[in-house]
Amino acid sequence: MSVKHPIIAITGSSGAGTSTVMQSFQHIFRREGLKAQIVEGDSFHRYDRLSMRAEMKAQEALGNLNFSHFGPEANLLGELEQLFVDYGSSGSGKVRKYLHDAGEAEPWKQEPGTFTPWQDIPDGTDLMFYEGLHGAWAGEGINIAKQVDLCVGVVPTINLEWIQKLHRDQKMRGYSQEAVTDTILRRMPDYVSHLCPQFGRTHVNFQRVPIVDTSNPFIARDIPTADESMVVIRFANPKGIDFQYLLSILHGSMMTRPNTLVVPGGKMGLAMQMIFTPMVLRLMDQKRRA
Ligand SMILES: Nc1ncnc2c1ncn2[C@@H]1O[C@H](COP(=O)(O)OP(=O)(O)OP(=O)(O)O)[C@@H](O)[C@H]1O
Ligand SMILES: O=C(CO)[C@H](O)[C@H](O)COP(=O)(O)O
Repeated sequence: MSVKHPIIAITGSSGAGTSTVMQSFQHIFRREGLKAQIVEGDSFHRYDRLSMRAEMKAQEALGNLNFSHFGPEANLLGELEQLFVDYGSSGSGKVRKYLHDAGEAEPWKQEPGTFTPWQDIPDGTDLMFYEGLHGAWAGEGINIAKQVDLCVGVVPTINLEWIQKLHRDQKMRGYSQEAVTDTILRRMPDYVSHLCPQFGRTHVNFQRVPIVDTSNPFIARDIPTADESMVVIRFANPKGIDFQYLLSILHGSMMTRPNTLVVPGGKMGLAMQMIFTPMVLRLMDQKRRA
């Protein structure tokens, strides 16, 4: 946690929609004239694509069939914690990108599945914004969650999450349905041990719930649309949240628990902006006064 150099983290599984949620935050940053340093969680994978495949094979030979990007062994989580500590104390640190596909790799003249070189964070950023798998991770003497000033979980119900991943990985990243299914299965133990616990450490969770039948996510032709879903928004600490105002402005919304607001899927972006703009402005106000 740092008043001078605040950190916001969006954490969620692969395909949950963290990149999509990041766009809502980028609207807030643009509108408020804030310079945010983006940190992509995938850039803290330990291995590039080919080395990861080799490591998975090596682990399989040792009897571990579940070595995955969700677990701490496949990521540089100590280094990620250190980046958060460094940024929190001085506004500096080093970042890089993981190039998922040909489109992302082309400007760097690199192969997909590789990392760009580490680069210094430029001076003068207002805040750091992390988006990835481990924004609220803690364990093995590392506590990433503790370094974050505003931590948001993005967690669709699991069938919807799988549909989103199956569609994105096949349409945009060129994987077969079988390859994505294998990845989902291999990652399951790490999902339970390393992703689920994070959502008990976040400040706010967004859970998109489909209101159409997603019983068999492996045959779903389309991702349920905004109109075919509701979003459950749960605040760890509801003190200071103006629910009356949110209910009046977000048509069709309701409270289901004292700390839980439910909004129609189409209002998710608006809800994010209504909820997070005052929180971001508060962080900036505290920064200015520090
Ligand atoms: N609210 C939403 N409504 C409809 N589709 C969505 C929504 N959120 C995400 N999606 C779709 O789900 C897919 C995965 O979303 P996204 O790329 O944001 O996931 P991610 O969590 O960033 O994944 P990764 O970490 O693996 O990159 C995309 O095709 C995206 O368009
Ligand atoms: O989305 C992911 C994690 O968030 C990817 O699965 C991960 O970044 C590795 O991707 P690939 O195996 O396609 O290189």
